[in-house]
Amino acid sequence: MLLDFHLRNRLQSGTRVFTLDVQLKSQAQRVVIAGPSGSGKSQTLKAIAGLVRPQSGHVRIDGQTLYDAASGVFLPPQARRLAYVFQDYALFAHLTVRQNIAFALARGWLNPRRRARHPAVEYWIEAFELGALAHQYPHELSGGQRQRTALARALVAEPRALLLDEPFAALDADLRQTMRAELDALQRRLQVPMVLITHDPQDVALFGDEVLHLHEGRSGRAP
Ligand SMILES: Nc1ncnc2c1ncn2[C@@H]1O[C@H](COP(=O)(O)OP(=O)(O)OP(=O)(O)O)[C@@H](O)[C@H]1O
Repeated sequence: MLLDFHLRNRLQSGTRVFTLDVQLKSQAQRVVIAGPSGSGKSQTLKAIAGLVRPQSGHVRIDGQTLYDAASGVFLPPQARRLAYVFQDYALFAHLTVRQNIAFALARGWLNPRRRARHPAVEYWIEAFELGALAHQYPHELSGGQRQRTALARALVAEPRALLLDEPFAALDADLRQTMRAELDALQRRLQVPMVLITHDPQDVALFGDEVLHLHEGRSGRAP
């Protein structure tokens, strides 16, 4: 993946102003955005995804312009073909595992039907060993199972890249090791490019083919 972005944004709440000014041009398959709490990691990932619109700059992936302030281009998130996996996984509480995964393929306003079967959904249920849990609801799942469901939902729509917001933060230490190894193996098998944000040095070591370090909204490369 050729990821090329420069994002400038100014966020104000009351008298406090946060200025984001980050840039990267990388061909790495696995990009890590690292930095302490409040350094601008989520704002950067959301701007790549199109969930926030920066004041200026650009986002290009593999030569396609997703955002360019100068020429007024701003593709909405659904047109970017990027899958965003939220820190808390953002599963729908009233939908089963199967329906949550199928939701990524849903068109229009209706939720996927409980009994509906779609080959791509069944493929990912199988791949993540969620078959026995497919009829369960998110509150009936463990943290790791919830994460697998969120990853399956992200992958079913065949995104060009996965955007992962602190994917292991909600897991306890043991599970974190397991899921880290799972994601590592999955990424190698599928060769799906990913951008992962973290403040955990172990994530940086494992996934950081390219590391963008953020500090108070500014970026710098790994030394
Ligand atoms: N809507 C907003 N209005 C004003 N300031 C905001 C807004 N959203 C975020 N900020 C500020 O922007 C800064 C960067 O936030 P961001 O969520 O990107 O940090 P982060 O590096 O992802 O932190 P964490 O690791 O804690 O999730 C923070 O100081 C935050 O308070």
